[in-house]
Amino acid sequence: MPSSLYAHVGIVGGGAWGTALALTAQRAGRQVTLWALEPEVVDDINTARRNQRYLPGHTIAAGITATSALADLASCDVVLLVTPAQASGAVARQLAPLVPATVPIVVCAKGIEAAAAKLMPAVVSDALPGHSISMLSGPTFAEEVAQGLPTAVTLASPDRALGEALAHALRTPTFRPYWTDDVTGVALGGAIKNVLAIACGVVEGRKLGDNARAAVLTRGFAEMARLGLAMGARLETLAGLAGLGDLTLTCNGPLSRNRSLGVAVGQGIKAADFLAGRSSVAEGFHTAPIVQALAARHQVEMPICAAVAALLHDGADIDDTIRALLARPLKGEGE
Ligand SMILES: NC(=O)C1=CN([C@@H]2O[C@H](COP(=O)(O)OP(=O)(O)OC[C@H]3O[C@@H](n4cnc5c(N)ncnc54)[C@H](O)[C@@H]3O)[C@@H](O)[C@H]2O)C=CC1
Ligand SMILES: O=C(CO)COP(=O)(O)O
Repeated sequence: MPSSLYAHVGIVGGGAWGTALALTAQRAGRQVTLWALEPEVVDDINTARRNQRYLPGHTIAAGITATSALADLASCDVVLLVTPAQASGAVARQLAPLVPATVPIVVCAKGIEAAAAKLMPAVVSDALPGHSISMLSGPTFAEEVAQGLPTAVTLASPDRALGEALAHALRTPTFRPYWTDDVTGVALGGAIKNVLAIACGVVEGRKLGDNARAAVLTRGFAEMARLGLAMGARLETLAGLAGLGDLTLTCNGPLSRNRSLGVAVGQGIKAADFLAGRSSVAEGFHTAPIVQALAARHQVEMPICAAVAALLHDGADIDDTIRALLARPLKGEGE
C-alpha cells in the first residue's frame, strides 16, 4: 500500500538522475512533475515518452509530466533538486518565490558549490529559507535505477519523522531508502567520492593494477573520513551507503562518468578535451579543488584529492604526481 503522504513529487532536473528518480517516484505510486532545462527534453518526454538525450532506452510512464515552467512545481508536496551542484543554488533561488516554505526540498546533487565552498544543504537552505532541506544519495547509477534493479540509498533529513515519511513515499520493491539525520555526512560523502573515482580511473588508465586501485579507494576513504569528522559528519554515515557504498560503486563501476574521466586522464588525454566531448556532468572535476580548499581550512591532509586537483586543474605531470604520492613520508595507518 503506497504511502499517502507526498502524493505529488516535483523533480527539478531532466538529466539521467532526475529522470531515473522520476521513474522511481512514479513506480512508488506518486504523481510526478519533472522540470527540464531543455525544451526538447520536455517535448521528448511528453510526446515520445522517452528522454533520448540523457537516459535513452527507457519508457517514461504516463504518470510523469515534463514541464519547462518551474511554476508548475508550486502544487507539489515535495521537490527533489537534481541539477548539477554548480547550478543548484541558482535554480533553488528561482524556486523561492514559487514553492511554499512548507514544501520539503530533497537535494540529490553530489558536489560542493565552488563560489563559497559550501555543501549543498547550506547552498540550498540559503536560497530557500524556511524550507526543510534533506539529501538523497548513495550508490545509484541512474541506468540501473531506471531498469528497476535493486538499489539502496541514504535519505538524510534534519528531522527523523520527515526522513521516515520521505523514505516511505519513495520506496518501491527495488528502491530502498535508509534514513539518517546526518545531512552533512551524506552531502560530503557524495561529493568526495567523485574526486576519488577520478583517482581510481587514473589508476585504471595508467594501468597501475588492482592493488593500486584498492589502495586509492581505502586511503581515499581515510581522507573522506578525516574531512568529514572535522566538518561534523559521523563516521557511521561516511561508512554507509552515501560514503563508502558510493565510493565502492563509483571507483569500480564502468558506468561512472567520474571514473571514465580519470581513465582518460590516465591515458594522457587532457580533462578539458575529454569533457568538451560530453554533455553529461563529471562533478568531481569541479569538486576536487574545493575539497582541497576545505582540507586546508580544516587543517586535514587529503593528498589523493589534492593530486586529482593538481592533475585536472594545474597541469601537473601524471607520473611525477604518482611518484610524489608514493614517496610521502611513511606513517601509522590510523594517523
Ligand atoms: N547519473 C547518475 O547516475 C547520478 C547522478 N547524480 C547526481 O545528480 C546530479 C545531476 O546529474 P545527472 O542527472 O546525471 O546529469 P546529466 O549529466 O545526465 O545531465 C546534466 C543535467 O544538468 C542540467 N543542467 C546543466 N546546466 C544546468 C543549469 N545551469 N541549470 C539547470 N540544469 C542544468 C541539464 O539540463 C541536465 O539535466 C549530479 O550532481 C550528479 O552527480 C547522483 C546519483 C546518480
Ligand atoms: O553518483 C553516481 C552513482 O552513485 C554516478 O556517478 P558518476 O557521476 O561518476 O557517473
